[in-house]
Amino acid sequence: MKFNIATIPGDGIGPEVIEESMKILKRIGEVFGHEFSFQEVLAGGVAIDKTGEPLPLETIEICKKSDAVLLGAVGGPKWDSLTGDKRPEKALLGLRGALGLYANIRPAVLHDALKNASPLRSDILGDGIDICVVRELTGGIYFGDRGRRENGKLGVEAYDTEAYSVGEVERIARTAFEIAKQRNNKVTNVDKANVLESSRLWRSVVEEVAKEYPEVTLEHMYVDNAAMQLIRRPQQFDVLVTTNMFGDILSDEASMITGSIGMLPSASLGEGTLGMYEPIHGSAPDIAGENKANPIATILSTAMMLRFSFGLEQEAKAIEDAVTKVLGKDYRTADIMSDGMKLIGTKEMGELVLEELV
Ligand SMILES: NC(=O)C1=CN([C@@H]2O[C@H](COP(=O)(O)OP(=O)(O)OC[C@H]3O[C@@H](n4cnc5c(N)ncnc54)[C@H](O)[C@@H]3O)[C@@H](O)[C@H]2O)C=CC1
Ligand SMILES: CC(C)CC(=O)C(=O)O
Ligand SMILES: [Mg+2]
Repeated sequence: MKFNIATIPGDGIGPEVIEESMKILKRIGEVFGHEFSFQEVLAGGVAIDKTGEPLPLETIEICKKSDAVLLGAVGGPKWDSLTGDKRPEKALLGLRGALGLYANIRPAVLHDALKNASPLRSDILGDGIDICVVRELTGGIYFGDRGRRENGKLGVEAYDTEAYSVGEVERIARTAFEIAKQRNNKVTNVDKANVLESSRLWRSVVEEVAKEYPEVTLEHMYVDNAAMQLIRRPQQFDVLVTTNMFGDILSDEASMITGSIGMLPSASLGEGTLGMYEPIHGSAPDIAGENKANPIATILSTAMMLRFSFGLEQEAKAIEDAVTKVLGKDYRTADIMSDGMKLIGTKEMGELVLEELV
C-alpha cells in the first residue's frame, strides 16, 4: 500500500529523532511491501527563521492532504523572547487545532528491561506499568482567551481561561471509554472539580458518557492527588482521561515512571484517519546536536501511526518488538542508562532497532 507522510522535524533534537524514525519506516516499507513517501514541511522555530511565521499556511495544507503527520519537536531558547502567536509552540497548537486532533493518546508502558532505569522502587513497579493517558488536545486553557489588563493598584495582570463545552468533553470521554473497552474496562477521570467550574461540567459529562459503557468502571480523582498517586501506586491506573493542561503535565510525570521522557510516544487523533504522531518530549535544547537524544519515543510514535492511521497492526508490532529486543540486549541512550548497560547514541539506537526489523 502507498501512504503519504508529512514530516515536521522542527527544532532542537527534533530532526535527530525524526531521521531515525524515517529510516525505520523505510525499512518497514521494504520488509512488508509498502510505499511510504515523505514530504518535509516547516513548523516551529525553523519556520520562523525561514518564513517569519511559526506555522506557514502551506504546512497546514500539506498536512491536511497527507495520510499522517510525523512531528519531532518545536521551540528552543533562540525564540524565547517571542510572545503569543509568534512563538514556535504556536505551530503545535495551531496544527492540532487546524487538523481537529482533539484526542492525544499517550501510553506509558514500562519495558521489563528498564525496571532499573525507573526512579521508582521495584516493589512499587510490581509486575509492570501500563497506563494510557487520554488527554484532551484542542480545548481548555491552552486554547482559551488570554491577555493582559490593568488591575488598579496591583498593576498589570495576565490571564488565561480554561473553558470546556459539553461536546468537547463528550468526544474525549468516548475516546477514553472506547480505549478502556479494549484494555481492562477501567477509566480514571482526573479533574479539579472541587474548585473549577469547568471541571464540574467536565466531570458531569464524563459521568453521562459512562452510562453508555456499563462494563467500564469509572472513578474520579482530583489532579493533585493523581499526581501523587502516580508515584505512590501507579499500578492502580489503567486509562486516565483528563484536560489539555493536566494531561500535558501528568504524562510527563508518567513518562518518568517508565524510565525517561525519551520513551513516551503519542498519537493525536480526530474524527477521520488523519493523525499526528510525535514524542511527548520537547526539543531538548540542552542535548540538541550531540547524538544523545533517545529516539525511541519517536520510533514508537511511528508504530502508533502504522496502527491508528494506516491499520497496519503487524507492522506496528514489528517496530515495538524490535525496540523491546534492543533494550533486552542492554543497549541504552544516556537518559535510560543504568549500571552494567551499554551506552549508545541516537543514531546507534536507530540503527540497532532497524537491524532487529529484518
Ligand atoms: N511537542 C513539542 O514540540 C514540545 C516542545 N516543547 C518545547 O521544547 C523546548 C524545551 O522544553 P523543555 O521544557 O526543556 O522540555 P523537553 O522535553 O524538551 O526537555 C526536558 C528534559 O528532558 C530531556 N529530554 C527530552 N527529550 C529527550 C530525549 N528524547 N532523550 C533524552 N532526553 C530527553 C531534555 O534533555 C531535558 O533535560 C521549549 O521550547 C518548549 O516549549 C516542550 C514540550 C513539547
Ligand atoms: C506547546 C505545548 C502544549 C507542548 C507540550 O508540552 C505538549 O503537547 O506536550
Ligand atoms: Mg508537554
